[in-house]
Amino acid sequence: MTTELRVLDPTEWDRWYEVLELAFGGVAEAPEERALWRDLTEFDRFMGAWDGDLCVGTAGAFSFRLTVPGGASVPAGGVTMVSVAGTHRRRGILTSMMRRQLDDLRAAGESLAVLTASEPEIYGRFGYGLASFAARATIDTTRVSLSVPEGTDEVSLRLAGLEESSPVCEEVYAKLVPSRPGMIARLPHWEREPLLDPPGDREGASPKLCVLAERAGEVVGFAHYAIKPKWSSAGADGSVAVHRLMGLDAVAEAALWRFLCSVDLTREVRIHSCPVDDAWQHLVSDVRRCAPTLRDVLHLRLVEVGAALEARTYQAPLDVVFEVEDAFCPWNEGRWRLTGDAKGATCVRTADPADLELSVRELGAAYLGGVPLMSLAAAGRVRERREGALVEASVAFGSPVAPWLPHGF
Ligand SMILES: CC(=O)SCCNC(=O)CCNC(=O)[C@H](O)C(C)(C)COP(=O)(O)OP(=O)(O)OC[C@H]1O[C@@H](n2cnc3c(N)ncnc32)[C@H](O)[C@@H]1OP(=O)(O)O
Repeated sequence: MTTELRVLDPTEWDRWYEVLELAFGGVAEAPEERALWRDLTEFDRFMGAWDGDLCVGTAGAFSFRLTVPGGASVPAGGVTMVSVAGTHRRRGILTSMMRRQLDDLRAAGESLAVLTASEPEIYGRFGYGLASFAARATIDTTRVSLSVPEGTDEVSLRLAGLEESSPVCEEVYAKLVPSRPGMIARLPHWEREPLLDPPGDREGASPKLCVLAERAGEVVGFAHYAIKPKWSSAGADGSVAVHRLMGLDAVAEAALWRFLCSVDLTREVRIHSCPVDDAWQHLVSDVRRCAPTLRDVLHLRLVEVGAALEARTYQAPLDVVFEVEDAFCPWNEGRWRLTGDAKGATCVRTADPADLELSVRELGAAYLGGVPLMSLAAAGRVRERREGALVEASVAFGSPVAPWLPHGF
């Protein structure tokens, strides 16, 4: 069998998308969701694998700009809609699409590739490292109280229609994108993503609702949430599902959390995804009772090691030589000297001896500052060859704000 990889033609999209849907279990998406994915498709960056007339593989890349430590917005290929037909699996079609895609990203001058994985195990072999996490939690509001900062009463809250409030919510979102590594600036049509029905347990729940936080007439935050009423013999037993909560300052966020934790006839607040350093953990009286758990979010690959390491800044001055292994993209292999600080960095080829040995996957994991190189070294995935280099690099790669992305793609 030979398969041919080619750029997706708009006339082929429906057939192509059906292959993807089937690979994910064959459940048809809501029409508005399907329409959004079609509008988001950048045809010249999406490909199909064809066995004769039969589409047997799908993959694409969005032209994202990703916030990196230091606040720069760096071009990054957003790898998406990857699938291989069940009849053609484990014959190397995914590998051939990853090959083509990374070569294309390199040719386009994108030094980073990112993805959210259906299964984290798939992408390490192609050099992706797990770079950011999200927290989930359930606040038992019958047992846990909230202590909010001074000034919270000065924030007023207003319920608003989801669509009607979308522009102001998008303004808040856009203001927050540069402040957290791992966030992605909106491309056209992405503003429709928050309007989609939330994934997960929707049965019996209200439609998605929006509450705006305002100060002096300005919108300073919003929450998208749904209420799921429930009654037991003991009375009201409902829950609030928080799909997104974003505030421009601590007080705006606290006002939104206080509102959600006091919705009548509910006894818990389910947080679907928030940064691992999210402030609610310090507002609640008993974080253990909220049972926070972690989930992987962004998997990141350095397409061009030198350019990628120069695109971010570093928490502390560093001068370190990395010996990089990269079997899938061998142009990255070898020794690189990275010097930098909070203002900028240079990363060039060197013949000097290595201070740290690692693969491109570990560099990807550490890149956004959410995974310490020391933690990877503790797992044997980074090897120190100059004493002190590991601490130096681990501190410098850190970020004061945990990386996070509120949505998959
Ligand atoms: C960014 C995104 O879009 S994530 C979405 C990914 N897509 C899905 O999960 C949909 C369902 N799954 C699929 O469509 C397919 O099984 C794919 C795309 C995951 C794999 O496609 P294939 O063409 O079978 O992969 P391919 O044959 O190139 O496999 C390459 C290697 O990865 C391994 N591999 C492939 N899929 C998986 C997996 N799900 N888990 C672990 N290892 C895997 C293979 O065993 C093979 O290993 P080897 O090189 O040691 O032999």
